[in-house]
Amino acid sequence: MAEAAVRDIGAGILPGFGLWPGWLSPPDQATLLETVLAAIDEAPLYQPVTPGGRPFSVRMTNMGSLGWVSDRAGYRYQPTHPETGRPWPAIPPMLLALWAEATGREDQPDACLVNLYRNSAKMGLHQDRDEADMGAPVVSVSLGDTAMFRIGPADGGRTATVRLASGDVCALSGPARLARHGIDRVLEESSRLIAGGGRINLTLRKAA
Ligand SMILES: O=C(O)CCC(=O)C(=O)O
Ligand SMILES: [Fe+2]
Repeated sequence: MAEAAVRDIGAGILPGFGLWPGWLSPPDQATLLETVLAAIDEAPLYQPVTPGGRPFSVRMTNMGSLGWVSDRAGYRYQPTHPETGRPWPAIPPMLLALWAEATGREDQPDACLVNLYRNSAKMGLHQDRDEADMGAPVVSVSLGDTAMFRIGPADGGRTATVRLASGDVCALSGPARLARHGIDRVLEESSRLIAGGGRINLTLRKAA
């Protein structure tokens, strides 16, 4: 897990933004990936649609007592997988420990969204605002290919681009909790962690 040498360089980009490049060592990335792939076996990745009916370019699943879903009825958190009807697999202890270390909080996230970016998938600029308590931070872990992450203040204004590489951790909290952010593109073949290529992003949140 995090070594003392892993420094937060996020606040220089946007107040309240946490960015810890290289938080997870390559062996820890491989261990976490194994765990996530086992969860995906239980709760298969699927392609959600926007409330307007457009398919997302990322594929998604979740871990935790609640999972974020999108369909014609809107965005929401729900306790079951929309296709299998089964509860989501548990959030692995390694991610609960990472949440505690990154946030300094004693509570636990109840939702972990799993996004898989392949075949030029991206994610438009948005705010994370489907959580009941938007005071709690959002913590995200990157695995696999490097992403070009765009982030800017909640109320508009200039955005900055940050590279998120495998093992990097970032957080949106305080004044950055409602920052606008998105993934412009993923740099193909920039990592060999994931067989078949691509990027997996894990987003820990307190949904309820
Ligand atoms: O893939 C990422 O790094 C960001 C994902 C994201 O913003 C989200 O799922 O809300
Ligand atoms: Fe987001």
